[in-house]
Amino acid sequence: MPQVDIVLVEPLYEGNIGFAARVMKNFGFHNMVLVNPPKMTMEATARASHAKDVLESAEVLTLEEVFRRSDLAVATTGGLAKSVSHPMRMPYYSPPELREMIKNVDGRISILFGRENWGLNNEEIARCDIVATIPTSAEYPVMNISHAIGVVCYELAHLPRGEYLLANKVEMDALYAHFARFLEGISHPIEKRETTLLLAKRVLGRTNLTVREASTIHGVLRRTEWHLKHPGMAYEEKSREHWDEEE
Ligand SMILES: C[S@@+](CC[C@H](N)C(=O)[O-])C[C@H]1O[C@@H](n2cnc3c(N)ncnc32)[C@H](O)[C@@H]1O
Repeated sequence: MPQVDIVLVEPLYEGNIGFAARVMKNFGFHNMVLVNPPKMTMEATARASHAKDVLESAEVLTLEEVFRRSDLAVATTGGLAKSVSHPMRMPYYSPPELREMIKNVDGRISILFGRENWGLNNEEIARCDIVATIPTSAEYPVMNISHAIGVVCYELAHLPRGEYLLANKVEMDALYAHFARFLEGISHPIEKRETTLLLAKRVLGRTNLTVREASTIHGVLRRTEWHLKHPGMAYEEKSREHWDEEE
């Protein structure tokens, strides 16, 4: 079963943090991560009620630390209408679709919830592998953060034991860096490179690559690069490096 971390990014109100802890525990989730939280007093504890333990064991991390240790990062947003026209054009998944996507994987999945006043910014969303949104009424789509956490936790409760170990963020970043070098190597038009790279990240990010699959893609890129440099020659096994060991 993957480890699911509920990450509150710069929450403003301690009451919401307390309610979030409570609803997490209602559905069996205990790993709360807080990025730059406000000072907490008795209010958060009162709102957490019998989930004080979730609150007390919450980790305080930077967003960088969250990304670095995650195997998969999921951004949540209620601002679907606003973001759909953004050039990133990331597809959005509902909580049941998210469950389908992650139900067979193992590793650490961080689900990010944004600030009460303006959510997650575009850069934070772009760094995530998957974007999830809860389909709500168009009349008033944005939910209270703790309610949104409740819906996501309800949907992801009792995930089965994951079979596949995901490539982690460090491994995926190495793959994206390799893809960037590859684009350079094939003289991909410089003005299109950033968008192509972003597109590759979006596609590879949401496919939940396993360690072995990421390694195989490295191997294919490496072979192609080698053949471009040495046309007509057989691939030299000794040029293989760490990344395609498992190919
Ligand atoms: C009060 S909302 C932020 C509102 C902000 N004005 C915006 O447009 O993003 C706080 C957080 O709750 C979560 N949230 C609210 N409504 C949601 C929805 N319909 N689907 C998924 N997450 C939602 C998101 O993580 C959001 O960043």
